[in-house]
Amino acid sequence: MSLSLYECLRAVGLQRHYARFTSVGICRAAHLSALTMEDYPILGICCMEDRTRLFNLVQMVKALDLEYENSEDYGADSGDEGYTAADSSFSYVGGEDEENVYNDENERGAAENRKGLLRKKKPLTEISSNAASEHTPKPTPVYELMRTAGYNYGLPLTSPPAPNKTRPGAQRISVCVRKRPLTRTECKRGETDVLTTPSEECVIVHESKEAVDLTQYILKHRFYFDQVFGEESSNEEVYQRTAYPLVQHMLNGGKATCFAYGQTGAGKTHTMLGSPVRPGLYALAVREIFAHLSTTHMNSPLLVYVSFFEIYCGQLYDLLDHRKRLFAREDGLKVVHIVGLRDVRVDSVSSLMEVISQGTEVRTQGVSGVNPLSSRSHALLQIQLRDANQQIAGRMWFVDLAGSERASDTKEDRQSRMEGAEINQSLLAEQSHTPFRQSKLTQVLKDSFVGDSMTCMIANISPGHLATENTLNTLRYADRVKELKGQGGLRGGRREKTNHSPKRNFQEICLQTKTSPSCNTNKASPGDSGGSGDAWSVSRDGKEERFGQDRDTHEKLRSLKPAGEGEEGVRREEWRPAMEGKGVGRWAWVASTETEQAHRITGAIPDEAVVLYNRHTEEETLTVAPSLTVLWMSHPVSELQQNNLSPQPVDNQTRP
Ligand SMILES: Nc1ncnc2c1ncn2[C@@H]1O[C@H](COP(=O)(O)OP(=O)(O)OP(=O)(O)O)[C@@H](O)[C@H]1O
Repeated sequence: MSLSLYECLRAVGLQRHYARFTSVGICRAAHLSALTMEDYPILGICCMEDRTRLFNLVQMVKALDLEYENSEDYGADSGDEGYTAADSSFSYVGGEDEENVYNDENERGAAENRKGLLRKKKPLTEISSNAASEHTPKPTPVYELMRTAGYNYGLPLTSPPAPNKTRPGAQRISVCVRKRPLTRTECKRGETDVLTTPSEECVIVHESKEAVDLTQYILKHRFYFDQVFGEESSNEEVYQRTAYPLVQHMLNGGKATCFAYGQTGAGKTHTMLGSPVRPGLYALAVREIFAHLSTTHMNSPLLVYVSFFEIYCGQLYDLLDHRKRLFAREDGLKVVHIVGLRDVRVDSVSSLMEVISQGTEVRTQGVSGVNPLSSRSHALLQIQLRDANQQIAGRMWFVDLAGSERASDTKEDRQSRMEGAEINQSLLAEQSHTPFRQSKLTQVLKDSFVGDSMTCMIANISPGHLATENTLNTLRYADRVKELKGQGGLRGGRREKTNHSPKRNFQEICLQTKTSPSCNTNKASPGDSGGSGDAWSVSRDGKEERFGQDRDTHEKLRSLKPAGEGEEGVRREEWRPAMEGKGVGRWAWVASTETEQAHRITGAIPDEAVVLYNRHTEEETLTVAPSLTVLWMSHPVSELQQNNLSPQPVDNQTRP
């Protein structure tokens, strides 16, 4: 009995899908070789077990085709005579009666004449037995990606915030995350919720992954923020822990900015604007402001003004003045003014909401891949307190950013792509830790990032599994913003001064391990290791760790000098050649340094490097990126393992 599509499918236990295969034009076994994994769902092959079976089958068919092609060289293309259906190696024993399977005689003939299949060396029963071994369902393995503290090149942190941390609102920069519930449409689509919020500061993304051998596993990404709001959190609750302290700051004469960031449909507008029944931060803030003003007796009562405009494709439009084009200009003191911006005095929450709803109606909207009513612009609401002389006595910005989704999610038209580019430029123009440096958004908000201003970013995330990638991007971005907290970021891009000379030698920065009462690292240089020529060793508290690594490469790294004053440290390009041919992607670096220097160094190390640095004993950090091993470390492995920082599981986690 010769092979057919049906038999192939049946051999791997997928015969129930036969009709589906034929309905999409896959009528012969040989057609299977053209299938890719993207086709599997179309064929109704969804569960992991079936996917594995089909994958094995496709590989087998491909291999057979290959054999056939090779055989042509030997003159095998002389007809089908030599490859009869009686060729025992191709037979499928115990199959159904062929007649029941093939209604179409031509099809059968075609299948039988398929030389590649007929020249098969392995019986299909082998596939069958492979498939049988797959029968016992295995639990999906779960791995957790290790994270770091400190600057980590865009990777999120593992370490929970310090226990004595101040309340998010009391910080000058706070980064919060809000998860929304699954929408009805998502539920109908059968989407699963991939986010859990085990504590008020932690969110975990359970990313479903598929390894190269098609086994499925879950990769857990754990992130810590100043505040994490679960789906059950109300706007009121979010307000209390995000905008409320900013409003208090404003009422004391300060400047504050509250951003909502995230993928389209993640809940930014819901958070900022809300609805009549669930007022958002705008309304709650203004309610607070009026409540405060009504209870505070001043000689000259303060007045509340609002302005509302959008930044769309790099242009400013007044949402309270028929979308009049606006221009941001800097005066001689480098203060940015938005020329012609209309501000409206409001005297109650309802008048403010009326003004906002007028503005929202004219805001640029489009249909994003995710949200049919997607805001395609950044909306900036400014609330100002002014005294009777029109002097500003407090100012607050609410920024509802346009969706941060990947370009591939947006419509393919040029307009959307331009918007996407501008949005990304605005949000990610933060090279050198100077956020929003190049964009109109930066320019407009520049004033809000300097001095004693307070900033709160709310990263909105969608729970559905289809949004996992965007959700991770949002969280990684938020994580980077969080890193700015420790280095004078969001302060006009100027970093806080340290006592270190920027001209300090790179060797000094990287190779000298800081000692502390509990950490006496004696040797940090491979040259000083005292071990064999190939090993680097570091001793600490009498214990010595050796790592058989490449001294030559390290010497090259040592010879790199830090960039001069004002530059960003050793540049990435300088690392690349040094690592060339030395297994790039599997390197680690130790730096013992103050925060700023650590940032300079880690910022210069390629993404794929593993970095371990210890600013302080308690703050040993390990930055892990996929497919890496640690090259050199300053602390005993056992200790790292105790702290769950062992480099060993890295490969296991990322490549189970
Ligand atoms: N916390 C929440 N609770 C209940 N529903 C929510 C929540 N957040 C968002 N939603 C709902 O999800 C949908 C999308 O939310 P929203 O319009 O706020 O997204 P968005 O991030 O502003 O999108 P875009 O950037 O495209 O404008 C809305 O129907 C909204 O009511």
